[in-house]
Amino acid sequence: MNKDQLVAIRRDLHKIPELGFQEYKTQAYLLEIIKNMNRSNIEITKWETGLFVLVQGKNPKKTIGYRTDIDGLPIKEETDLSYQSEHDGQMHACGHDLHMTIALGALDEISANPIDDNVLFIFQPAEEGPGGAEPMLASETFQQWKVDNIFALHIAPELPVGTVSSRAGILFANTSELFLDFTGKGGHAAYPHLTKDMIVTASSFVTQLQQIISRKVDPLDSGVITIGKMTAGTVQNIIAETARLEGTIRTLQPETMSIIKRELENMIKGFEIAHDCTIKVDYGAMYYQVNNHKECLDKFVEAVQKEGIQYSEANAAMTGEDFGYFLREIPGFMFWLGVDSSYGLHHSKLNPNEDAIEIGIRAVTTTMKEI
Ligand SMILES: CC(=O)N[C@@H](CCC[C@H](N)C(=O)O)C(=O)O
Repeated sequence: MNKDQLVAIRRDLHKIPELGFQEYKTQAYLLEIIKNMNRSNIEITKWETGLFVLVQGKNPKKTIGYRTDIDGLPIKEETDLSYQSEHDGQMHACGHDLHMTIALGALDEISANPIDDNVLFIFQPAEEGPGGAEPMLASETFQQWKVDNIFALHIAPELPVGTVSSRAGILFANTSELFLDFTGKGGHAAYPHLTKDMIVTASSFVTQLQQIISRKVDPLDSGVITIGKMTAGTVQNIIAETARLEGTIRTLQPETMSIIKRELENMIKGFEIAHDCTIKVDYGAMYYQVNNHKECLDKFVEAVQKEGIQYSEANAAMTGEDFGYFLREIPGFMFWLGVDSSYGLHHSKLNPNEDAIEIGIRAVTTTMKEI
């Protein structure tokens, strides 16, 4: 595939972002591109809204896995690009359109010029939630291939094109979603003393939550609690009977996640008494940390540097990635790919530089040969 074809694919995919486990158009589009490659050494298996694509090696001693995520986010796009999202309120704001294009480019290259080993391309749904990696990994289809090593990439808006970055050990955090439902007694805005105001209760809960991080987590360790959405109330003169908070918890150590949840549950008990209300907690989807295998990463660094791609050591980040589940079972790694965008991940104006597609394909295919 040449650069123009790859850019066209990326733009087609950018137009059709779909949320986790609803990636029907995306799956159909990927299938069409892969079938049009017309290669006899490719075996395609559908899995939910994702795909497994095995490329038979010339003289296989092992199987290398390469994973891309395929879902979009519930964000209204605010770029002025000619190929904007056609799905209102949904956007590829985390680069999965680039990730898929790079995987397709690498698949085209590796199936045209097979390496000795088998390569399993994994097109995984629902990375942003509720998580496709864990069930995909557990599926009989995946287990039959006995993948020996596995890797994946993620775009990095803050890094220049032509560069990649990673680190041995923990790269991404443990995550847990957080949903809190508050219920008390609503009523007339003029009679607060006769009600239990859930807007005041939930607001106070949000500010006190941060004290779990500042007072209960060891300052030499790290944790994040972010509330990204708060919903409450009906009109300006009714005291709200319910409120809902939606957020996420991030930690570098799995044990710290347990500490935060224990403290959160204690806080809930205290709030229920103090504010005469009930608070239901739901942890939604949880992702295991991305823990990079040093030997695999060393081979990657050597391979990309030989290609003239600049490598730098990354810091651990509080982003989450369900690719961590693959790495818990199979030695491998994840790396950042520089795409030089002035707007970051999960931003409605994210605009990665498409020149990074070719760098990504080279980094991926050269690693497949060396790992
Ligand atoms: C790379 C990236 O941005 N990943 C997401 C993963 C989300 C996990 C889950 N839905 C949560 O919010 O906890 C991230 O937000 O880091």
